[in-house]
Amino acid sequence: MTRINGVARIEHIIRSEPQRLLVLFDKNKDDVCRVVADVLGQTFSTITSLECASEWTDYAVLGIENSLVQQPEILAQTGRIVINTHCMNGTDYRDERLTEACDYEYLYSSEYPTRRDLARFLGFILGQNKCHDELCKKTRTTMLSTTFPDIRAALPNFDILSVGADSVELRVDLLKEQGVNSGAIPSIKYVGEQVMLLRERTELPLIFTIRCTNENGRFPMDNPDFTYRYLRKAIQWGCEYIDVELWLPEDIRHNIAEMKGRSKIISAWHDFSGNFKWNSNEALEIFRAGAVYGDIVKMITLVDTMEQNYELEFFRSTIQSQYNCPPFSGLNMGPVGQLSRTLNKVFTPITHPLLPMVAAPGQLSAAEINSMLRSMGKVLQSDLYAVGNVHRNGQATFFGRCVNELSLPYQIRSLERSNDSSMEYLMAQENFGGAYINPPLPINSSWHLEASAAAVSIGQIDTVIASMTSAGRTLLGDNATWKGIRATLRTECVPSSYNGRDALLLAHSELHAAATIYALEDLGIGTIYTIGFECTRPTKIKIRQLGGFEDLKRVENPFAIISALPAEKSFVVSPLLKYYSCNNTQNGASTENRVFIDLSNGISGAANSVSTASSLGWMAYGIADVNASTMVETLRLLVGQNLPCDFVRLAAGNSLYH
Ligand SMILES: O=C1C[C@@](O)(C(=O)O)C[C@@H](O)[C@@H]1O
Repeated sequence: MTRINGVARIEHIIRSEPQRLLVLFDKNKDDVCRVVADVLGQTFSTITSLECASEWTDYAVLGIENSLVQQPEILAQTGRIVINTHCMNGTDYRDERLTEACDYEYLYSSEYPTRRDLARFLGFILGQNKCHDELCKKTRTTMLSTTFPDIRAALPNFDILSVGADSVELRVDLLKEQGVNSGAIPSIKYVGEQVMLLRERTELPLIFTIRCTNENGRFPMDNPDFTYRYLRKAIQWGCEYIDVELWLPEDIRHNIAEMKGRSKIISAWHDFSGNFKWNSNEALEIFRAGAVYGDIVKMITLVDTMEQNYELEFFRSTIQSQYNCPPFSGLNMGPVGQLSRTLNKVFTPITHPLLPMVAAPGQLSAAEINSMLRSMGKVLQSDLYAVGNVHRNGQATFFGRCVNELSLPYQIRSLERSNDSSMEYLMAQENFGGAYINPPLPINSSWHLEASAAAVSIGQIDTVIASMTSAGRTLLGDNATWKGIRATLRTECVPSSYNGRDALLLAHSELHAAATIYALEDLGIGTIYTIGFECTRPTKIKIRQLGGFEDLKRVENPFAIISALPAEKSFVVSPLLKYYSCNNTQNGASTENRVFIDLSNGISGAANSVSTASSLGWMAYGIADVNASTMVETLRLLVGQNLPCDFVRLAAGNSLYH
């Protein structure tokens, strides 16, 4: 582990060695240490003096009350990643002098931090959630530019606002504190709370943006150190992206790049003069200057002629042919520039009719961009098939809703029954634009369809992706279910909490368990113990079949229990949960940081295994949770659009139980 300017960098997650944290907490808020440890799947202890920190090597998480840290400068000597935590519900104990000596600052709004929010924060700062890598793989990415003076106004509708967004921009310079003179710049304390509120409400990566007065914003330019202080805090708050304007002095941009930790830099440059030329040497120089520290380079100008759009497109193609990276986001502002907003593919800013104002002239919503792409013939109208029980259970209707909401160029068609020949017939149609298949179809030789590694290993295809390439249309059979299961497993735990641990998997057959095995393998689980089936497929992990309940002693404390049994058999799970809960308590271990998933459809009532598990302290999820995450993954694969999981829950309703 190396530290640069106080922010820890862990180059690799060493699977067997947990990352070590020192958590500073407010008076009477030591519980935060337990939640941090739970999310990491590790043990914790609290200490009363920093001097003895080195003696507690067995604990991955150490906690100390922040008032006990007399000499902040020795925090760096503990060899741990230091996170100062503050509860915003009560006395505000924030002390900038102390936080300055910490790597990160984590703010939470309720009595206890939620595991979900902490899992996201820790997963990111520890380098386990690599959202930038994932976004770089997408053909098009968008960012929702929020323009609220107080983000609280947006929160109740956030799922609707962010449909189709891949990231969300917090325009810090547009924030306004209540009761303070209206021209005042928001304080760091206020901005910290706004970041916290936004992060607690959305899974999307946050882009922390400060626009100066010259670039359509409100931040002053006479004291760059002032802006620097906010950017430094954004890194401490674990914002995924920090927008750094190119006018800032070189030493400031250099320092930010040095200390950025896991955050990525968007180098930003705007021109409002109306005289900028995309075909000038200056344009190339600006790109090169931005590329020095930028993980993304953004250049935006105000235009009034169509030719300037053509010049930008020529510039874009030149840049793309000459530089593999960083990705380039180039736009023209103003009504004429809207064409460039549809052609740009990297973090295209989007607005929404419910926002108080657009962040820049000419901004479009995600639906408007999709409509324009369709009318320009950039994306072709095609048929998206929902295959299987999808009509009866409402899933076809759900797909229709999503497509309408985003103005996507698809006609939803459904097919009740499917077999190899009907699928082959569909796929041969000229207008075939992809398919969602429920229940999934087994991969077998009569399918003339290339399949992803995941689909081959799992043996099932639930999604057929159609893409247009220069060589024509290509089709790929894929599996979204395993990704939905993995997302559920990661809801309240960082990925490394599964490393080397045991899981128990119940199913009637290997086929029903295959997607779960693939997901657990991806998370680096140690051994999977199976009940009810034998795993015959080759895997990189250990899989052991248990003979019966007497064999349970062989698995001491499984970190995860997953049941893929049918609903009518899921009653066998409750005694098992009780057995392990009892067993754990006897051994002094807690069930609080263990995960349970029931994949059976339609379970309800008193014998519901999910409520049993949750009442016993497990993090428990049912089929609706897994299906919501799977739908999100399916839509990403099929139509390349990102929908918030909560929007999917809302729009999919009861169909999530099938
Ligand atoms: O840089 C940009 C792009 C933007 O200026 C636009 O033109 O949409 C809007 C800003 O909020 C954002 O930071």
